[in-house]
Amino acid sequence: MSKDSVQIGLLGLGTVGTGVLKVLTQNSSDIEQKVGKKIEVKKILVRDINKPRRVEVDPSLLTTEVQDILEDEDIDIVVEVMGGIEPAKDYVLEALHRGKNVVTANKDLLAEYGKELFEASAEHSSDLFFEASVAGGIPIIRPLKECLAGNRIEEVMGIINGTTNYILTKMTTEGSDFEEVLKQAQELGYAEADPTADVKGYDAARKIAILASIAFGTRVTFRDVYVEGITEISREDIEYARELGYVIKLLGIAREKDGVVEVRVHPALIPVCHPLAAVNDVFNAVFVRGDAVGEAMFYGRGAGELPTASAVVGDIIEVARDLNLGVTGRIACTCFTQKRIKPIGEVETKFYLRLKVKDQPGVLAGIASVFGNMDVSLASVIQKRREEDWAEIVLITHQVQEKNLRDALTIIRNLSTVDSVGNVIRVEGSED
Ligand SMILES: NC(=O)C1=CN([C@@H]2O[C@H](COP(=O)(O)OP(=O)(O)OC[C@H]3O[C@@H](n4cnc5c(N)ncnc54)[C@H](OP(=O)(O)O)[C@@H]3O)[C@@H](O)[C@H]2O)C=CC1
Ligand SMILES: N[C@@H](CC=O)C(=O)O
Ligand code: NA
Repeated sequence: MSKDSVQIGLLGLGTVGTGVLKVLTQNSSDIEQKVGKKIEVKKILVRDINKPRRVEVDPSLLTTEVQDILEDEDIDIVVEVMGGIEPAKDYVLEALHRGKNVVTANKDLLAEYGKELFEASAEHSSDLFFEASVAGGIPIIRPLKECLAGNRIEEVMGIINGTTNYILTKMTTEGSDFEEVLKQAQELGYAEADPTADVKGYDAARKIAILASIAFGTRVTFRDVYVEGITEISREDIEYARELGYVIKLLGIAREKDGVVEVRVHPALIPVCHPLAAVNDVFNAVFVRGDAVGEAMFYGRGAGELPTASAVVGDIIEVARDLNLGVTGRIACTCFTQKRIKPIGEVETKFYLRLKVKDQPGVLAGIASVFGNMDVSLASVIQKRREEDWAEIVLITHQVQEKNLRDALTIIRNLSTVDSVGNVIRVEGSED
């Protein structure tokens, strides 16, 4: 580290990279006071030197050669905000093996290759910080790793993808079209380079895997997470949810009980009185329940240029402070054990489902008996619209085991009196 400044190599100058440059520039004097040294961006890796940028940048800082950063011994911190797995993984590993510290926002990388990255940072006593990788600007990684370290964490759950929350909010409050709102989210810089990751739930799955790994001290990877996205959510579902006193949100849920971890991402009906029902647009919120702290909620913008940059720059400042004191690598990986991941079929929750059935005597009794035989208890049954000799019924179950519900629906789908089964959506956040 040069004696009077901390030098940064920035990989990527897109939405987040631009925000990082802006924050480091606009708050430079405050940051210098907090660190005791200047923080300077020495080199920026881009793919196209001549690409117009949304921030003023000295062209001499730009390079298309990553080795200009990785081989520069004056660069103390590599800030990876390129995204994707390759070549980001190679660049981050090489930076760590060269004894550099890394700040990254890359949840894809962490959720798939976290073990490798943390082993490399431990081998060289380097800092590897990733606050921006989950819930954007919201501090949640450091609170779990540091502030709440004295707790046995029982649950981490919430809205952890800004793009889908923005889409669902606009569909619910304005009746907007899915594709149109997704385009808006992309234009606002919320969505991933491939927005399928957002709308299919993969982004939220990577994030809940990271949170679960830290919270429960066990390695949870993206592949361990049961995932459903929001592409099947219809206007009818949103309307029925509203009539029943719910809103639909995409939730990430991670729980640990008796050494078994439950981890899933899916749309859910949330009671309108629940705090998460009021988390709208690009905002995220994460509930944490620990045996000492009880319930804590973390709220803020989960995506966007400056909110995400806030988290990245916060990590940069933490590394700079560690460098000053010679204590990099002090916060190591916390995956001490390997706990069992509960298969989705064993998970118990409540369900909302919609059936189109023949409007004739005994149909409902027949369906109810199938559910009863499969140990699926019904909390409410509402007959909705009719058309000719068909009726639509909406059911909400009590807490039931997923496997039992799926088995019951297999039988019900084959009943001659049942025309179709609509979306099956879990119900969360309400007492039985
Ligand atoms: N956007 C957000 O709100 C948030 C994003 N993140 C994460 O931050 C990371 C960056 O996201 P974001 O800024 O939105 O993405 P962008 O696509 O806006 O920016 C990525 C930048 O990296 C550059 N890049 C990609 N590959 C290479 C390469 N091989 N060599 C050089 N440059 C490269 C791209 O260059 P080019 O301009 O040529 O395409 C682009 O400028 C991702 O991991 C994302 O998941 C995390 C939290 C929030
Ligand atoms: N695409 C992500 C960006 C932040 O992680 C989201 O929408 O939350
Ligand atoms: Na965060």
